[in-house]
Amino acid sequence: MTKILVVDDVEDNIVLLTFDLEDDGFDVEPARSGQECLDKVAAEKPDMILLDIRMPGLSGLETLEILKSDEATRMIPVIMVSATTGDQSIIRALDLGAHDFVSKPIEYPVLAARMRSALRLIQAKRDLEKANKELERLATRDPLTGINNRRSFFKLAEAELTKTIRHGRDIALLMLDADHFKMINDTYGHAAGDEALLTITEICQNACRESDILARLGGEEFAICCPDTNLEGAYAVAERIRQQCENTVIEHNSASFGITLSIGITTFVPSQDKSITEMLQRADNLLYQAKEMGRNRSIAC
Ligand SMILES: Nc1nc2c(ncn2[C@@H]2O[C@H](COP(=O)(O)OP(=O)(O)OP(=O)(O)O)[C@@H](O)[C@H]2O)c(=O)[nH]1
Repeated sequence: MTKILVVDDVEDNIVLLTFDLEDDGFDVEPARSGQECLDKVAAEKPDMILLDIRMPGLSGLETLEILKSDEATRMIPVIMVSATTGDQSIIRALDLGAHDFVSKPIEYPVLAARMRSALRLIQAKRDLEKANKELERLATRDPLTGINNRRSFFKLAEAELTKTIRHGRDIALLMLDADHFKMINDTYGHAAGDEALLTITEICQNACRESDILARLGGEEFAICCPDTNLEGAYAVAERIRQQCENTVIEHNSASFGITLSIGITTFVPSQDKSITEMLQRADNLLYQAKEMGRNRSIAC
């Protein structure tokens, strides 16, 4: 039910408005002052506020200003109720962010139409925000595993590297690649291969700190950027992941199979590294060495 907060210092006005609003199916909450309005909004956000301009104590305009300056309440649509049509404070209220206004005596059908328009606008804004969030998710997440994609990894890891250099701290990079992944796909099918990628993701997530940046760079290749971590610490993370993978049996349909990882690990070398790209290249070379040496191993340098 749409919740409307009616703010007016005159009890009769509240009663009259409540009668019409409830008749229209709205859930009405009264507030007899600006302060009571702010208190009620803080306790539970209404879908809309009908705010009388002239009130003793905190005026309607002052109340509106507070509501619009707070990130948490800024989006609640406010319709101002003014004493007369020529009320100059209406201009100020609209400039402050009020959605609309009505003049007393209130013609309820006009108010109801303005409320519908405000609610439509707020719904459109919410839909747009939701769509933008979804776009952001699609642009930064790997569709299969839900972790960062390559693009997002570079963006986040570069930002972390900049911070690390500024504060003279450690940062490590792990590059992980599933061994003989083509064979898993060829033997058990592509869906089983996908299942294996999800298992690797879960193992990495469990082994990582909240501050680590985990990504699927593409295919069967993953990367982890570990801020505040030296080579020894990063090697320990890599081995934890590698051993956990080695000891995990993946079940898919009636098949069960194992998966191993080769991992290259490196830390920031100030004389060589200008960006994450150089570090990733070094980790990739170490990963290649791990493959050459027989796979299912971690090499740190
Ligand atoms: N199931 C599945 N397979 C994928 C996906 N992306 C890439 N692949 C497969 O991953 C395989 C990678 O094979 P290769 O690059 O030859 O590497 P590999 O077989 O793991 O061999 P090594 O890395 O040398 O141990 C290919 O068969 C790709 O088709 C995916 O999203 N899902």
